[in-house]
Amino acid sequence: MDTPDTDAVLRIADLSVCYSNGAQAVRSVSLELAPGECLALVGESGCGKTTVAHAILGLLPRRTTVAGSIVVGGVEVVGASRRTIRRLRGHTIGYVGQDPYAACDPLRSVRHHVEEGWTAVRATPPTGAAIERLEALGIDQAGHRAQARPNQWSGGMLQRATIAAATVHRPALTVADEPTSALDADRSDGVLQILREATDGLLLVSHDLSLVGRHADRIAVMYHGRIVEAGPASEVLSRARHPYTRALVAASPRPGHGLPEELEGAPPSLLATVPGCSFRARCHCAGAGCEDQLPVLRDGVACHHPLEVVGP
Ligand SMILES: Nc1ncnc2c1ncn2[C@@H]1O[C@H](COP(=O)(O)OP(=O)(O)OP(=O)(O)O)[C@@H](O)[C@H]1O
Repeated sequence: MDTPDTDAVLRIADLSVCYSNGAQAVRSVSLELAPGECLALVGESGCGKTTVAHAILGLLPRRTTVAGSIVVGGVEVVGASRRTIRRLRGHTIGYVGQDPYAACDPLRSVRHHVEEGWTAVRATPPTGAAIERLEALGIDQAGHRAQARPNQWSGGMLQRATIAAATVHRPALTVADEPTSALDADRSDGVLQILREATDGLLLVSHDLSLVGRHADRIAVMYHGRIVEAGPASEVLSRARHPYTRALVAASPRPGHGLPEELEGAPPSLLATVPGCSFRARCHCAGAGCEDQLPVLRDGVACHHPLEVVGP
């Protein structure tokens, strides 16, 4: 995948992940993330986005086969010891998940959860630092509010608290997996903005193409475990060349773009070895080569018959 910077905070090369039941969830994925950049990983449910995120965080289940390389802040994650991964998480890699309530112990105060940003890496939180972090992320009267339990906070506020905890050490990379899916739509932009400011590089896993269009610098589109298109966010969303990306964008509700069009059919089973292009059975452009030759990502698109882009 093309990258604007050689000092990548994340460099994934030829990553493949196969779960113990034989599901080949990720297939030869390569991507890079430059400092300060937000890269969004998008695609239908089941295409492998979360598996990539979990591979980076060392959270895949035991007996999962992982091949290839994931380098974060100069450290190889694939095959690393638990100790190395633990040290990376918190210091170098932050993680923000979908549901802030699920991420918190309901019996502990919000302040306790933010302080875990320090204690998780065996550091002592400096006096007042948790409250300062919350205030910096826009929580008014944080000193008073942080004594409350998570269920006394709104979803948007609590997600700010989980961002505060995940980014205590201003990580080189934050992995955010659908960080706004549990929030009201009007809170999503604020939370994403805060997330971008609190970390250096951001890998954003999302279904929401509108949100991605407003916040990501680049987009990588996954289908059946592979990256099929990648490039600057505005290019990918408005001038997609892969027929799958076009269909995905057309199927997404976006203000000012009319009613979404149904994306018909389903991807092949992850247990199957599909020769050629795995999108071909759903593709209106399928032709020569699609049945038996695997399309490789070249100039940002992995397709034997990429769509023409009209206009400047
Ligand atoms: N522990 C597991 N064992 C076996 N298969 C799994 C496991 N976890 C995920 N899978 C399968 O791997 C595939 C990719 O899942 P993944 O969660 O990475 O997709 P996704 O693109 O993030 O989907 P979603 O947007 O729904 O979260 C899916 O078919 C899923 O069923």
